[in-house]
Amino acid sequence: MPDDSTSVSPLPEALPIDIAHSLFLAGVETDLPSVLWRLPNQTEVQVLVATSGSQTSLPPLEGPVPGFAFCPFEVSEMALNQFLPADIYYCGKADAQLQVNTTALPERFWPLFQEIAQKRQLHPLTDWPVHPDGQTSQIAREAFEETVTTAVNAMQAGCLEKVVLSRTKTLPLAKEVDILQQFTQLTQLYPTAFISLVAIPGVGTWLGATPELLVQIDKHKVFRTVALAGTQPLTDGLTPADAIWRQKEIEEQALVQRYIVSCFRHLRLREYVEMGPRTILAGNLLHLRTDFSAAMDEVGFPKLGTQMLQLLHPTSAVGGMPRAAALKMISQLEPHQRRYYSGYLGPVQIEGETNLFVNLRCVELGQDTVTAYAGAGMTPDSNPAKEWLETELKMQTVLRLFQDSDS
Ligand SMILES: C=C(O[C@H]1C=CC=C(C(=O)O)[C@@H]1O)C(=O)O
Repeated sequence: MPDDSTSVSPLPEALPIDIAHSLFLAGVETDLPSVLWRLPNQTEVQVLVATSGSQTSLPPLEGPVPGFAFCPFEVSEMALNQFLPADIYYCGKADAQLQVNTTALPERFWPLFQEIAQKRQLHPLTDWPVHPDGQTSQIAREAFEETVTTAVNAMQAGCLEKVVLSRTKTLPLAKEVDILQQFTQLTQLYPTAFISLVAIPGVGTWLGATPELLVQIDKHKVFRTVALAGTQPLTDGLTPADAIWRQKEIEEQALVQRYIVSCFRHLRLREYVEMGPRTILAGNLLHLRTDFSAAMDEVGFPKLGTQMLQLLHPTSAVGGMPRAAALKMISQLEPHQRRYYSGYLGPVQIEGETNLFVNLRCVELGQDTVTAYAGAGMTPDSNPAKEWLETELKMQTVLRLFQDSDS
């Protein structure tokens, strides 16, 4: 955080996790953009409330402005980039201080926060921001499989190599649903995922558990990204080390890998480290992942994170190859707007690090509905029924929590 703007507020006697939840709840209830997140392989839940509202352009990822980015698959009037400045930030661990970089707060905010925190129990939210256009459209199984066939035919005719087609599924939301409880369950179920709950007035509320890193800049200024693709369910008795991959998935992931290498080449950067691919576990699914890294100062690219973000998004893990043809096919074949699904999100220069993830395995909340989004990489060898099943399995990552509480 910048030194000149940080002040510290007294905290109520409450557990760090309850303080984090209470700040988030007080933010949402006073109509402020608010976000809760948990980084992969960490235990602390972090929270940010943007009292100055959200901005539609991102600052450089290398600093100095701290905040949280929430960006769509494709920027449009109905889905703009969102950057939430870290006006209030708290990292939910013992001895952490509450960082308040603002005096412009609704009068109700601190009393409400104190009241919620002192109750030391979850205070269910009954109202959260929803997208102004309401629920996005759904596609029936038959129609989805037809779009896969159309895409496969185009690829077999040589029009493109890969396209990621997605779909949505909407369920009614049980009246007594407690979104913070769902967030907590995701943190417990998926320790290696990036877990997030983003609520922005006029934009919507999204909950997710994504396995895909897009851009990381760590405290030592090391840039990292990954090529993640290829999916198979983790079946009984199988470990990631035993997984056998078909040619289709190997090629699908190799395309993403080559795409990342082409971005480094575009910048004329040769001194990066590439490791993989290896099999990783994401919930109940296995994927192939190649890790890339580069020490930004050593390779002479102090702004590598910002430069690579511009080149990478949308990667062929969510778009396809060649990119322009794939994006055109997505807009022709998908009946829904992706909004923030397959966009990216995460903290920027928080505690000296930037961690952006692709917004996958996520749901968007309506007032009384929950909509899951998921896609699958199509290649000339895709089988429509299998691709439907793959999107179903991906949706279950988060949707299973809502189905349990609904039944
Ligand atoms: C597009 C999604 O996943 C991507 C990431 C990993 C594996 C993928 C695949 O096997 O198709 C996708 O490229 C999604 O989860 O909606």
